[in-house]
Amino acid sequence: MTTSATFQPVLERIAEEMERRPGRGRAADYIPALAAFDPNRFGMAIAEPDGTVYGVGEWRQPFSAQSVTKVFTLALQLAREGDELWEHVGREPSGNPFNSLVQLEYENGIPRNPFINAGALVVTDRLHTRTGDAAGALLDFLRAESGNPELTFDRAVAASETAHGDRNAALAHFMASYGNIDNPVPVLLGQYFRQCSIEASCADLALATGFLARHGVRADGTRLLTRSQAKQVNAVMLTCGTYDAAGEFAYRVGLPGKSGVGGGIIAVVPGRCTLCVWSPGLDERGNSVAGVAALDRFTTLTGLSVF
Ligand SMILES: NC(=O)CC[C@H](N)C(=O)O
Repeated sequence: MTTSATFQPVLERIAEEMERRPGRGRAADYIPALAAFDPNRFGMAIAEPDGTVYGVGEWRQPFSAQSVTKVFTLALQLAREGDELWEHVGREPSGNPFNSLVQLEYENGIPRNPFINAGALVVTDRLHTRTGDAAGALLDFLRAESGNPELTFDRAVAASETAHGDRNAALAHFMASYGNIDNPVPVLLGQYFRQCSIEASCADLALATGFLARHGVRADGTRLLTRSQAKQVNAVMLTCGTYDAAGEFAYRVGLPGKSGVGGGIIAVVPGRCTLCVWSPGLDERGNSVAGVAALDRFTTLTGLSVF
C-alpha cells in the first residue's frame, strides 16, 4: 500500500468539515454488538485502480462490513452463474427498508434486488451451493483484493446477529417455501451472519472494491466479471445500494454506492477510483449520516460522478 498526494487534500478538507457537522445519527442497536460505537468516529479512504490508497481519520480502523459485503457476494456469484442468477433475484429498487418482508409474498418469493437482506440471502445461498463455503469464499476474495491476509470474521458480531436473527430467519424460511432457497435455512443463516460480520477497514474495502473501477478486473490482473457485468453491478448499486434512500443517494452523491449498518459505505467512480467511508451513526434508513455527507462533499468538490 502506498500513499501520495493527489486525493489527500480533498480527504482532509472533508474530514475537517465532518468534524464541524452536527447530527451524526445513531449506531445500529438492533444488533447489540454494534450499538456501543460512538457516532463521532470517522474514517475515509480512496483507492486508485493501480492500488494507490489515500486516507484520513480512522481509515485503517477495522469495522463491521455488514451489508457492504453484499456487493462482493453478488460479484462472486454473478461470475459463476451469469444471467441465470437474475431468475432468482431481481434488480429493481424495493422502495422498502432493507429487512422488509412485504413484497416477497406478492412477488412469489423472488426478492426485488441483491442488496436488500432477502436478495442477499438468495445470493449467499447460491454461492454456498457452488463453493461449499460462501463466507469463506468471500473472505478469501476480500483478503486477496485488499492485500490484507488478516481480515477475519468477528465472532461476537455473528453471535449477536444470530441471537437477534428472527427477521432474517423469517425472510429465509419464507423464500424457502417458494423453493427459492437451496440450503437448509439454519446453514444459510450461519453463512449470512458470518458474511456480515467480516471486519475490514476503509482502506481494505476501498481496495477490495477496485475491480468495479477496473471494469471487472481483479487486483492481480485476472478478470472476475465481464465489462458488461461490472457495469451491471455498478448500476444495481446506484439504484438499490442504499435501500429506500437510493434516490436521495443518487441525487446527492451521483455514484454507485453500497452501505452497511456498521456505518460503512463503499462507492465507485468507474475508471477512476473507489471510496470507502466509515462513521457508525445511521439515519432511520440504516445509512451512515456522515458517510453520505462525506461522499456528497467528495463529488461536489471534485466534480467526479457518473453524471
Ligand atoms: N443493512 C445491513 O447492513 C443489514 C445487515 C445485517 N447483518 C442484517 O442482516 O440485518
